[in-house]
Amino acid sequence: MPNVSEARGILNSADVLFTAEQVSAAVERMAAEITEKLGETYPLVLSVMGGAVVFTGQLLPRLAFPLDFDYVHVSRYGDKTKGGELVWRQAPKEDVQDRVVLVLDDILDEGETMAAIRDRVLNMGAKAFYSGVFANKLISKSKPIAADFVGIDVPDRYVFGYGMDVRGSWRNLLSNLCAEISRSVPPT
Ligand SMILES: O=P(O)(O)OC[C@H]1O[C@H](OP(=O)(O)OP(=O)(O)O)[C@H](O)[C@@H]1O
Ligand SMILES: Nc1nc2[nH]cnc2c(=O)[nH]1
Repeated sequence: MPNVSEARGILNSADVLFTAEQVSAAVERMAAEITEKLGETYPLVLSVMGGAVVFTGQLLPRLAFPLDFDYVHVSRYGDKTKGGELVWRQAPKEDVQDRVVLVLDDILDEGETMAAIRDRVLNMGAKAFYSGVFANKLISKSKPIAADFVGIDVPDRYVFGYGMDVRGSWRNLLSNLCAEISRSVPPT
């Protein structure tokens, strides 16, 4: 059951990793890099629900070239802080075929989610696959995929805000963007 005081407590004990200005500058830079690389390709942009909703909403208006937009929905964390089995809630649609596809997500952590999306999109006949993530988590384990476009690198701690939840909450956090849970909160 959602609990207001618990959610406020998590936020109050969190560290702020990046300010709104830093986040905005990172998204601006990504938009320029994506425009440079994909501006003439009329890509199909797929946003990964639900975490990528804020990032996508701020990045898309900065891409001043023709594109198509759709979404996929994949989940493997739920409201936990450790990843589990990947569940497809909305798979890519047939129209990925022969398209340059750019997949946008909030965070690349272990990379399992983005790698699964890449495999599925390419198996369905996409001409090319690119990935853009707002945050790339610096972990010691090797990842099955590296993102083509990255906003910020984050340390190996559970981050939230800017579309990313903590215990299901604070996806809507925009003022102190990308805060991080206190070390005293154990992983679940
Ligand atoms: O690189 P990985 O270790 O696979 O983790 C990254 C994924 O984890 C989060 O999704 P989550 O499963 O929490 O779904 P949600 O966006 O619905 O919260 C996030 O939005 C990414 O899609
Ligand atoms: N909210 C959130 N979701 C994630 N999914 C994978 N890693 C993370 C993380 O650090 N924070």
